Amino acid sequence: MQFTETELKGVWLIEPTPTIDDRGSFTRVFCEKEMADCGLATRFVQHSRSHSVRKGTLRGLHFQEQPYTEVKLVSCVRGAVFDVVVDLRPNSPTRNRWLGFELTPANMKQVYIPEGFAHGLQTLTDDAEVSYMISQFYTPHAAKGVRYNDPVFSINWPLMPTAMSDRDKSWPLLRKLVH
Ligand SMILES: Cc1cn([C@H]2C[C@H](O)[C@@H](COP(=O)(O)OP(=O)(O)O[C@H]3O[C@@H](C)C(=O)[C@@H](O)[C@H]3O)O2)c(=O)[nH]c1=O
Repeated sequence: MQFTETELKGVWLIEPTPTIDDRGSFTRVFCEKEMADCGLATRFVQHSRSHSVRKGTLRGLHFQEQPYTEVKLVSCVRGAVFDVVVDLRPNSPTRNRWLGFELTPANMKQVYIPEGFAHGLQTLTDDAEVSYMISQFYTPHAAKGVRYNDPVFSINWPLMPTAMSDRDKSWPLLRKLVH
């Protein structure tokens, strides 16, 4: 597995490296030791999946408030998605900056998202399925969001959104959240 820290400190791109033979391949997609060696969290208490029917479906931007903040390890197991992380850490030099990653089952890329980030995604195909390893239990009263099209972030979503939850359409802008 190849671990690369991105320009947003604490966000890592993890790229498994398949061993290929004439039967097919074998690929390690999680290793506690390799993660710990990079200083990453290794304890995940929930593994969840979302399935989106339509290309262009947008989910996010989500996070859980303290003391229920989460680390997420995100990958795409069907279709393709554009995965987005936004730095909301108050004292971060990269505060409010975002990064996007194209995730597919073929590239097997995983995004490691530390605490203090919001997360969202847009599907690039119909029938896209995303896997989330999450370090905290789902806590509905702490589950919050910020608006996907907040100009403070200026995220270049690849498509016009074709499906979103009402909740995601109405999350506050960051400046309202801060107050
Ligand atoms: C997130 C979540 C939701 N739920 C329930 C609540 C609700 O009834 C239903 C759908 O929830 P949501 O609309 O919040 O699902 P969704 O919009 O897909 O939420 C997900 O979005 C992406 C961007 C993430 O980062 C994930 O961590 C998660 O927040 O599932 C759980 O039971 N456990 C969970 O961990």
